[in-house]
Amino acid sequence: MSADFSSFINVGERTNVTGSAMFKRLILEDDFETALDVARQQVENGAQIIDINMDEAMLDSEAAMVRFLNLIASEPDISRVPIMIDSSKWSIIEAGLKCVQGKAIVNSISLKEGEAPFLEQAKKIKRYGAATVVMAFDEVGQADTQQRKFEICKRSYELLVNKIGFPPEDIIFDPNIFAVATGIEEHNNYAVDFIEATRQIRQHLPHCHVSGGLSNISFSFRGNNPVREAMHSVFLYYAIRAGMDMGIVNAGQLEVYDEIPMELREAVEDVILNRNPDATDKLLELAPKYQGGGKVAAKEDLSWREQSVNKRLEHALVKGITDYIIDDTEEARLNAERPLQVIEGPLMDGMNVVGDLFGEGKMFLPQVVKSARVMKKAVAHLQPFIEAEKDGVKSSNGKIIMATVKGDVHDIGKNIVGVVLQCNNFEVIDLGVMVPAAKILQVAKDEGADMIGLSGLITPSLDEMVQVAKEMQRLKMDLPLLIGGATTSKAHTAVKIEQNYDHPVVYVPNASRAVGVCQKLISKEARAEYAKQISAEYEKVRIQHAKKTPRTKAIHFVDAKTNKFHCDWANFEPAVPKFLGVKTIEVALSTLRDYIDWTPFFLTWSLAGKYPRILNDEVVGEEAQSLFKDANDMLDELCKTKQLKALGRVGIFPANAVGEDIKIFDPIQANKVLGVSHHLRQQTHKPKGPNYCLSDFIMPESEGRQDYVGAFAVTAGIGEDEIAKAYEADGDDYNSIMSKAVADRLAEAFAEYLHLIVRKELWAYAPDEKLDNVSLIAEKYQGIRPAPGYAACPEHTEKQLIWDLLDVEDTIGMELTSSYAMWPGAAVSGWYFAHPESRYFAVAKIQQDQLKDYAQRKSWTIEEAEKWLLPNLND
Ligand SMILES: C[S@@+](CC[C@H](N)C(=O)[O-])C[C@H]1O[C@@H](n2cnc3c(N)ncnc32)[C@H](O)[C@@H]1O
Repeated sequence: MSADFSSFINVGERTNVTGSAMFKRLILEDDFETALDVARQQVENGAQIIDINMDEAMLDSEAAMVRFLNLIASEPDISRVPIMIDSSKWSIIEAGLKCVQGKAIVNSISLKEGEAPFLEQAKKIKRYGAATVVMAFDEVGQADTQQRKFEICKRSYELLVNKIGFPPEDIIFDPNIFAVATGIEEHNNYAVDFIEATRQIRQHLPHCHVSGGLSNISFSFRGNNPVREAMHSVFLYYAIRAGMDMGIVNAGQLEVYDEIPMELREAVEDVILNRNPDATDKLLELAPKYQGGGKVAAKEDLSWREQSVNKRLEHALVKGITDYIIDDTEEARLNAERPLQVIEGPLMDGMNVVGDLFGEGKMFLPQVVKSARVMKKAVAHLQPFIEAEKDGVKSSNGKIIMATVKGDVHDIGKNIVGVVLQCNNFEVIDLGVMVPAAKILQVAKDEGADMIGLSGLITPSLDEMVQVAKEMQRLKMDLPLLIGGATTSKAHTAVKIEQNYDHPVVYVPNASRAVGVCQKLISKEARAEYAKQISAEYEKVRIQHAKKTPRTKAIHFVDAKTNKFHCDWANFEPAVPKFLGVKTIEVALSTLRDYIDWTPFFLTWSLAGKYPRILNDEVVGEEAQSLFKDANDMLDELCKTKQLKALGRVGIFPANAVGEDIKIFDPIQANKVLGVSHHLRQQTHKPKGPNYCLSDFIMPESEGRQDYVGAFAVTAGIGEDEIAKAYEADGDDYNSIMSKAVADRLAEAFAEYLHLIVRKELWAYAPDEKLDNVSLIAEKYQGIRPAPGYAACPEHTEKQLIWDLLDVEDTIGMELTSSYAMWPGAAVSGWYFAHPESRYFAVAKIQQDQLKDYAQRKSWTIEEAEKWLLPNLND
C-alpha cells in the first residue's frame, strides 16, 4: 500500500531565503548564478512548482525578486515549471507578478487584514491570470481547529468566486499544518484537524486545491530524521486521500509508507490520527530506538560530562541544567584555593557567556532566567564555605536597590530585570512590592548602593516615582535612578521625573536594556559621558513634547455631552437579568486553564508572537515550546495540589444613568441607591462619531424605566505569594516568575470565564452563545467588561465602589492598596455592560471644564482630581 502521489504536485522550497540558509547566503553574497543552480536542481529533483521568497531584512527584497525571476525567465529548463511568488509583503508579490511570464502562483493572501485588502489583492492577481494560495487566516488569527479552517476557507472561497469571479481552480487553500506530539494536549488533534478540514474543503468548495508545508508536522522530533520521515509519510498518506493535492515536501525527508517498520508506523499513526491519549508518550519512548537508522540511541547526550569542570559549569549555565551543579561546584571548590574563586572564575565566566549570548539575541529571556537558577544553586552551595573563611565581600559589578513603588503590587517585570542584572554580576537588593520612598532611600544609604531601580505597573505609580525623585533631591543624594514598568515611558521620565533630580534618571524599557544602562552608570569613566548624553536626549524629548500640538482638537465639555452616543431608549428593552444581587464564585483551575489567552504569557517572557503560531516560529519556536511546556507542567501541578485558588465576586444591579454617572440601586429596595459610579467622556473633536462615555450604554433615569449594570472582582492569586516565595527561597527565580505569570493568566482567564457565565446564565442575555476560545479572546460577544484603570474608565479610585458593592474584601479577601492596585496581584475587576452597542474606547485627554465637573461629582478638591486624573490631563 502506498500513498498516491500521481496527482500530487510537489512544491520545491529551496529557493526561499527564510527556509534555506544556503540560498540566503548566496543571495546576500550576490551570487545569483549559483542561486539559479539551486532552482535548477530542484526542478531536476522533481519539483513541479518552485517557491521563491526573498523576505530578508538585509536585502532590497523587491529588487532581488525581480532580478531572480528575470534570470529564471531566460533558463528554459527552470522556467518550464510554474513559479510561486512568496512574500509577506504585497509590494514584493506585485513586483514579482509583473515579471513572471507563464502562469504564476501567489503565496499568499488571506483575510488577516479583513475583506477589503483581500479582495483588492485577489482582483490584481486575477488580472495577471495568476493562481493564489489562500491561507486559513482571518481577522481573529490563524485557524487551528477543523471548524475554523473550513469556515475561513469557505468564506474566502465565496468572497473570491461570488464577489469577483475568481476562477475556483486557481484557488489553493493552505489550512495550516501545525506540529503534533508537542506534549501539549490541545495540539494532539492538529493533524486530524488539517486532514478533516481538507476533506470538507474538497467536498464543498468545487475545483479548488489544498496545499501545506509538511515539515511543520514533525517539528517536535527535530534531530530524529527517521521518526520525522515516518511522520511525513503517514501524514501525507492520509492527507492525500482526504484531498490534499499540493504541498511543500522535501522528497529526501520522506519514508516510503510501506517501508516504515510496523511498530513505528503504528505509533506514528496513533499520533497523526490522535488515536489514543498516550500516543505522544509512546512515540517519544520509541523514538530513540530509530534515531541513527534503528540503533538504540542514548536517551540524553551526556558527552559534555567528559569535559573539564570549568567547561561543565559553563555548559550547565548556558543550558540551564541544574542536575549536576552541586557536584561540579564542589569539584571546582576543591580545585580552587578559595571558594570565592569559583564564583569569580568559572561561574562568572559562564555567566558572561550567557550575558553575551543574550546580548547578541542568541539566547532568550527564559533561558537566561534558567541560567540564573543554576548560578544561584552554585552560589548557595559555596556560601557556607565563603562565610566560614570570613574573607568578606565578593566583588560585584555594583549594587542596585530595586523596588515596586508604594501602592503597587506588580513585580514580574522587576523580578526579571533583577535576575538579568544578577546574571551580569550585579548585586541586587530587591525590596519587593509596595515599598514607601523612605524605605527605598534608607536601604540605599545603609547598603551603600550604587543605583536605585523603581518599577510600577499602574498609572498612580508614575506619581509615586516623581515623589521618590523629589525626595532624593531633597536628601541631596547622587545615585542614578532607573525607571521601568508597563506604564512608564521615556517621555514621562523626561518630562516628569528627570526634572526633579540633578543626577542621572534613566528610563529602562526592558530587561535586556537594563544591563547596558547599569554598566554605563557604574563605570566611573563612562558615567559622566552617559549622563550628559541622557540628559541631552531627554531635553530633546521635553522640547518635542512641548512643541507637540495635539493631533485632535479639544472641544467644550458641554459640546461633548451633546455629541454623546445616542440610543433610541424609547424603543429599547433592557435585558432583565435572571440573577440580581451579589454572589461568590469559586472555580477550579482545571476549568480556567481552558480559557487562557497565551499570547500575553509569551510577551511576559519577551517572546513576541501570537499563540499558537509562536510555538512553530522559526526563531523563538523552540524556546516558546519549552516555556509553554513548563507553564503547563506547573498548571498540572497547581491543579493537583490546589495550592493556588481562584475566587471571585460578581453582582448585577438595577441602574440608571444620570449624565456621566451611573446610579446603582438595591435589587430588593428598588429606590435605595447603593452607590454612584462616575465616568469620563471623550472630549476631542469627533466629526464622524460620538463622544463616548460608559454611562451612555445605560438607560437614563429620565426614561422612567430601569436598566442594569454588573460588577466583578476576581483573583487566581490566592496562595500566589507563598508559592513564589518558596521558589525564591530555593534560588529558583525561574519558577517564581513562572508561578506569577501563570497566576496572571489564570486571573485573566477567570475574567473571561465569569463574563461568559454572566452572559449565558446570570444576566443570561445570550443564553445560546457558542464561541470557541479564540473568539472569546477576541471578545466577539455582546457586552463589555471595562476595567477601572483602563482607557474607557482610567480613574483607579472607582474600584472602591466595586469593592463596596460586592463586599470584596470581607468575603474573598482581595484588597485595594493606597494607589488602588489590587492584591493579590493576579486579579481583574470591572463593570459589566450588556448593551448590544457597548464598546471599548479611550477617554484620552480631558479639559479643565470636565476636570471641575468630575471633582464636583466625586466631592474632591481640584488638586485631588488632578492627582488621580493626571494621565488624562494636558501637560
Ligand atoms: C487587557 S485585555 C485582557 C484579556 C486578554 N485576553 C488577556 O488574557 O490578557 C482585555 C480587557 O481589558 C479591559 N479593557 C480593554 N480595553 C479597555 C478600555 N478601553 N476600557 C476599559 N477596559 C478595557 C477589559 O476588561 C477587557 O476585557
